[in-house]
Amino acid sequence: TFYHSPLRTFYRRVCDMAQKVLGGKVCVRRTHAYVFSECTHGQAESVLDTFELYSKKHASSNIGLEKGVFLDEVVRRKAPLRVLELGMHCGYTSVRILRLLPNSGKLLTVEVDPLTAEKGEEIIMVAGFKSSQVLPCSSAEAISSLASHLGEDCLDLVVMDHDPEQYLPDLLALERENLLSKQSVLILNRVAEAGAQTVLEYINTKPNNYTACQQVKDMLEIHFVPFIPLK
Ligand SMILES: C[S@@+](CC[C@H](N)C(=O)[O-])C[C@H]1O[C@@H](n2cnc3c(N)ncnc32)[C@H](O)[C@@H]1O
Repeated sequence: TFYHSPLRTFYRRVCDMAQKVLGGKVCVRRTHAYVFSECTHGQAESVLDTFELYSKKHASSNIGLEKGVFLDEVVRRKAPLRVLELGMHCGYTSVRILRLLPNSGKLLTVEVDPLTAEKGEEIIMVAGFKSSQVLPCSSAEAISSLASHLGEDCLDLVVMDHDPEQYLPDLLALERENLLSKQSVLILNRVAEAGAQTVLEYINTKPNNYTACQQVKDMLEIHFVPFIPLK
């Protein structure tokens, strides 16, 4: 019958795609309102599922399930204690990270747009987390004030999904501020974009400092290995 046929699956996909195209531009208020009202409060998995449901029919800027699962694997493997996220948006990636952090782990997440920062922070709380700190400022401002948040600690994981043009200046600022250690892992989203490519060119010039590891879609994992000159 049509109900169970591949034709129906195809028809549904076409309808979903059409709806998504007609869904227009990414809207922070609409994303927030949908997730807030449709998810089960206090349950991180429900918050993530609700984001994914929303993304099926509306334009959205979250990293999505496939790259989300890739990031999960990195977070599980690294068990990072200090995480910096640049570009929080409505908090999808933040919630993915927070639900896998060790007990003493801490997420600092940065969002330049004040309304988005407010809405994203609310979603993080809806998911049941209080342990994150949202910095409502630009990545450059956040990095210059990070030492006051981290004390002597370095960052174990940095996730960049803000403005690809800022990736390289921000990476250089993290280096200058001595916020990376040889355990640090860097995740770059949207690596195909021109700004992100300048990071790849930069790390290629420093093979003793950085290693590009695995990639899923346009998300890349990079390991930071500080160069210790031989005496
Ligand atoms: C693609 S979205 C991030 C999506 C997020 N990773 C997720 O999965 O939900 C990019 C966000 O970065 C923010 N942004 C852009 N430039 C920024 C900057 N220089 N500093 C901090 N946030 C920035 C934008 O306002 C936007 O909310």
